[in-house]
Amino acid sequence: MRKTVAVVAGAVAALFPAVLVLKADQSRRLSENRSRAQTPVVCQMDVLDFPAEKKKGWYLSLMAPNTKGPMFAWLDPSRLYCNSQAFADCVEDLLSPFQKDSIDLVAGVDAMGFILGASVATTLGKGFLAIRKEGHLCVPTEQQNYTDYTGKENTLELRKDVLKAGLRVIIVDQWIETGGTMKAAIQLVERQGATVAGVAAVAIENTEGGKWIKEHYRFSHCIPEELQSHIDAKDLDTFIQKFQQLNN
Ligand SMILES: O=P(O)(O)OC[C@H]1O[C@H](OP(=O)(O)OP(=O)(O)O)[C@H](O)[C@@H]1O
Ligand SMILES: Nc1ncnc2[nH]cnc12
Repeated sequence: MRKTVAVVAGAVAALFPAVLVLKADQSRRLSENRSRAQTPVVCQMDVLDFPAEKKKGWYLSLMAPNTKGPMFAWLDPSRLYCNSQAFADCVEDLLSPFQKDSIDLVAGVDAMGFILGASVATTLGKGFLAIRKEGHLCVPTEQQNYTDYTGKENTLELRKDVLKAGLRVIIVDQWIETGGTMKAAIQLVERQGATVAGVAAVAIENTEGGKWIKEHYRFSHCIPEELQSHIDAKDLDTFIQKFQQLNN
């Protein structure tokens, strides 16, 4: 017994420096990743500023890239909503493909889709319908389960006392990644007999679900063609760099 303990203790002692080296290596890599992800965080343009010459999608450089490491490819559009000109131009771009279309109502997806959707609705002079995550609507609802980019199962809910056959609805969300969330929203609207006249988001990634949405519905987004591949590749560094170049 004593011999076994001695052998185990010896092995642990022998491994200890290796464990320390591994730990040090891990935290070095983590901090390298952090600083790599943080490199483009410095947005050259002031949040309330706008360039004299506004190129297509100029406002996208106001989006904040994530600071949580390369495992979290994420662009946060909420910073662009702080700039009134950026917000207005973003909404205008989202509405431009639908200018000749007849639209009765704008629906927005909980939570960030509310901000963009409500603004789209007001600009269009139409009402706004909230599609909520489960558990918030205290009225009879239809429900739809879905899986989003995190792989988590969620449920969206839509009240039953607004939509009916013949109503034409645009659904707005902040971002479409796997398309799981938007597809659930579409299912809810269609289940109540209304027509999805279009789908709008700051970005629609060319994932399987994103492509499916583009193939089956009228859509709009804000990403200029030459930058779509950077969105699809989740290449935050080059995306931000390219936009900063566009604004110079
Ligand atoms: O296409 P998908 O893979 O389904 O992902 C897209 C969804 O993810 C984001 O929202 P999130 O669920 O993080 O919620 P939030 O709006 O409350 O931030 C985004 O605004 C969409 O709603
Ligand atoms: N804002 C966002 N940026 C990148 N990926 C996303 N997936 C869902 N929302 C996103």
